[in-house]
Amino acid sequence: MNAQERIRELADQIVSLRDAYYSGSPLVADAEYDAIEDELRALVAAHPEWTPDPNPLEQVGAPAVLHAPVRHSRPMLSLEKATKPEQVAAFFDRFPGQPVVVMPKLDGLSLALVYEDGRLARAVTRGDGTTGDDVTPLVRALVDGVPPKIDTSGRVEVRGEAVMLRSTFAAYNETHQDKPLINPRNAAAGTLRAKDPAAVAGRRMVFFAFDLDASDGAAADLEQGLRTFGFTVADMRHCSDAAAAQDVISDIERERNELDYDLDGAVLRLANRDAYSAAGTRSNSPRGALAYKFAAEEKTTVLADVVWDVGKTGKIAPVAWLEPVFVGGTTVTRATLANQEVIRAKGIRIGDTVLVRRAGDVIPFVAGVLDESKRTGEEQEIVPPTHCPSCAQPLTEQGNSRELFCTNVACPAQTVRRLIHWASRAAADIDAIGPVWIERLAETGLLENPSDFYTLTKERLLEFDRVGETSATRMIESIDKSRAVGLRRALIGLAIPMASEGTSARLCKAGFGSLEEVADAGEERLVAVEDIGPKVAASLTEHLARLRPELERLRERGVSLDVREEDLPAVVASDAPLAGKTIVITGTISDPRSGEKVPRPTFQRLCEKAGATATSSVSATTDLLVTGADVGAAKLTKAEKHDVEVVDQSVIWAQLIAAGIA
Ligand SMILES: NC(=O)c1ccc[n+]([C@@H]2O[C@H](COP(=O)([O-])OP(=O)(O)OC[C@H]3O[C@@H](n4cnc5c(N)ncnc54)[C@H](O)[C@@H]3O)[C@@H](O)[C@H]2O)c1
Ligand SMILES: [Zn+2]
Repeated sequence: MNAQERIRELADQIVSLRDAYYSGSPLVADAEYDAIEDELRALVAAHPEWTPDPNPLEQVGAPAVLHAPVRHSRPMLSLEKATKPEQVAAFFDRFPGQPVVVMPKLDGLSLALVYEDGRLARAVTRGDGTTGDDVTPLVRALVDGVPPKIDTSGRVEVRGEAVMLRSTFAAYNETHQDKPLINPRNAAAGTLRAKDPAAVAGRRMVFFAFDLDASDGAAADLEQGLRTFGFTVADMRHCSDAAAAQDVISDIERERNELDYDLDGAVLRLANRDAYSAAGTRSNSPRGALAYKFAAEEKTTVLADVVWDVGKTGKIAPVAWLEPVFVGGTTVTRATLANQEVIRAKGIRIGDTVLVRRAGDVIPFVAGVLDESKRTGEEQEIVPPTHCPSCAQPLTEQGNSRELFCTNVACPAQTVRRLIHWASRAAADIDAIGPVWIERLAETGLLENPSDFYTLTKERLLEFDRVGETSATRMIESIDKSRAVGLRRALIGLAIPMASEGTSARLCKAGFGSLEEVADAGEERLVAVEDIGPKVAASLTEHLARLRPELERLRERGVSLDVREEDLPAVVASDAPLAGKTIVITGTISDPRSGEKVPRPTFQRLCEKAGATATSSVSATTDLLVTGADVGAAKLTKAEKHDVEVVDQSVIWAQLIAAGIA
């Protein structure tokens, strides 16, 4: 195919992919769509004479099927994309001396809110950029953060992104397992396309403002202007040069998984509204803004097979074996498929091209099938097993999701999983004996319960092929070290259903001195512990009773099941510098002595050692807002509103250093 034909083909593909995407059922992942645009852009640059007409690269959105078309007062555009620091630097060079804000690029649906004499007159989608859809009733019913009235006269237009929070999305899918939503962006788009608010009740969204058009009286600074009208503003941070902007971009990328909304990049934008307007526009993007794209968290790949894996609690979970795909920063070959009900609801088959999502450290999972037209007819149903793949005992089903369990306590796969779990970092941390060795030792009958690790001897290990003096010694030393495991990590290591790592930590903080004390406590005393519910209490009581003989063996073999010093509630002297203070930390933190950046969780721990309780957002109960560099004005304004004292990190560092904490 020659370049001219390829250009035509790509342009057609883009048009049909956009149609599908903007009507709420994308056929490919965003990253794959972006790659097609990139290819077209490169070809057109090389062969400008074959530029397609119309050129989809100069268009916005898609000519949506509109229920109630409304023409925008000024076009709602796309954004110019950047992926390299040089492009950020070039943006600053274009606007010398202009203040710039950097904010998350929220992955939702853009909306224009038109206020007339202070009343919300219309909420309109972007549509094809020129004409959008009037979705006012849906927005009034479902979107938080859209004030029905603002204090102004004349015409004011506020633009921003309506997003479905990740927590809302997860809760919705939890209660709608038969018809799950594929990702928060699609959920938002689909919701605002509904004709009837009742059909999409429960799909709440939140509006974050990032653009303001107001003729008179509003502040020149974008953020201040939006805030005065009472909007929740996208988290904007002021940056004076490209290096500072690059730092904020990195911060946003690093923090993206701690946030309750999806974002796919960061947006740089002139902070001054007049300067932004004066910069003008290109065919489909404003000149006064730039989108910095992050690595994709979703890609499609082929589901090669499904393997049913026996877990440490006997749960039999479907694991997707995938053709390797680079997503969320690593190559993924395995992903979870949740349970048989989820597979059924999503209609996934072996051989399908599936959407895989991997965000942060979360285990990758299969979100669903995007394009069923890719099917060849060779795809196979995923058939759940009726018997345990390890011990062949019939399985039982539990709960609404019909999760499968092997209840055979002697099931070999479960035994191995439990042993591996006991040896894992979060539990006893026997780092010199890896999963492969544990499996071998279990096969030969040397290991069955965690307590069996503590009967292994160097002589016994030396009988194995490929175990020499050095490695045997290392293994025994590693086991020996793990005898100090203590209450919290031993309880994690025993893999009690429903009990999380947090449960273990809370029991220690609540004053339990040993694992036996937890076993003897009874459900009533357990539920009295903060955040421990009746189900967890019942599970702890039942399983620890069953594990009694194992606890005795562990003790006999010199394993400590007593609470460790580090797991006790921090005893903070009343003269600790931050004793009794509730604090919020914001901005970039660096150690003043070395100038090195300090991750926020590390700094937070230091403050906690000094007696502070750290929370994530400023409220009336906050005592101090500790500010690092590049602080978002949002937090500062909130602090002012609640009369919260703002202190620079240098003051806190000085106190931490003086108290010998840092
Ligand atoms: N999967 C597919 O088939 C498919 C098809 C078409 C488009 N897409 C995806 O859609 C996106 C492209 O759409 P686009 O070019 O119209 O949008 P864009 O990526 O250029 O961004 C413009 C949009 O960003 C949003 N935005 C979020 N936060 C913002 C902020 N802080 N400031 C300003 N704007 C902000 C606005 O809604 C605005 O309309 C890409 O992510 C692309 O991958 C996917
Ligand atoms: Zn089994």
